[in-house]
Amino acid sequence: MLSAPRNFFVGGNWKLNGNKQEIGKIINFLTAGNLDPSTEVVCAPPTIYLEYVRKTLPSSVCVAAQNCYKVPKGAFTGETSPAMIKDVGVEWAIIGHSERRNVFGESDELIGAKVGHALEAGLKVIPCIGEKLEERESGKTEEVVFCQLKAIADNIKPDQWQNVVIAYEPVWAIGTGKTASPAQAQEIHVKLRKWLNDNVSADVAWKTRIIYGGSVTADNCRELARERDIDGFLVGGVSLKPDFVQIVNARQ
Ligand SMILES: O=C[C@H](O)COP(=O)(O)O
Repeated sequence: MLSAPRNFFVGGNWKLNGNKQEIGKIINFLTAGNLDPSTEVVCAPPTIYLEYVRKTLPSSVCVAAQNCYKVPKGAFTGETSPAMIKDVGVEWAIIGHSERRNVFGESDELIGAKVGHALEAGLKVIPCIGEKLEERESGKTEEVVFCQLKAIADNIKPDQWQNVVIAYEPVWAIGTGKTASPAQAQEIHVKLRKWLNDNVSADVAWKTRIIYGGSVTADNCRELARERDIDGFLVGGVSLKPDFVQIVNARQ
């Protein structure tokens, strides 16, 4: 069987953490660490540090915003646009993280609009999807993640899929220490890929990277990375620690 043309991808989502001193330590371990050159690595600092991190990190490590708005400019106090993110040399944005959905009340519709606008503005995007514990326990996982994925896919033009990495992050696994088992994660990744095949195209399903997030650690990353449809990780807590390097190198 042909192996899929999907480079391993590891994102570090720093969330609302860090200051210049702590960021200096992260940059040190990323710079000193022997990062697998075949893994695409993207770090997502808080917005205020985007330009600082971009200027300080080696150019082999990409930088992502953790969020961006759906229009280029205007009376939207507190927001940051894709054009501004690009203007400071940053190429990626995470969009629709479960904390944006569940803490800040972002809807599927808003997340879809943000994805569409960010891609039009020339950013690459990491849209996030994932079910809550009660949704999983009531057998609604597929219904929830397909609905979230449809709202995103509806805003992506055929030639823009190359700039999209889908992050599947079950909400019950985020920051809880309860990682999905490799079989649980693989099962949903296969279903998401089939959804892309049936609703977008076989080519997009084959080429689009689907990464897993939720309590990924240096101890569990290798087993997860062995699954055929897990193309990398979106890492929260451990992305602030030197162990992140081991996750980047999970396929070695
Ligand atoms: O964006 C990252 C995810 O929310 C996972 O966070 P975590 O690795 O701390 O569970």
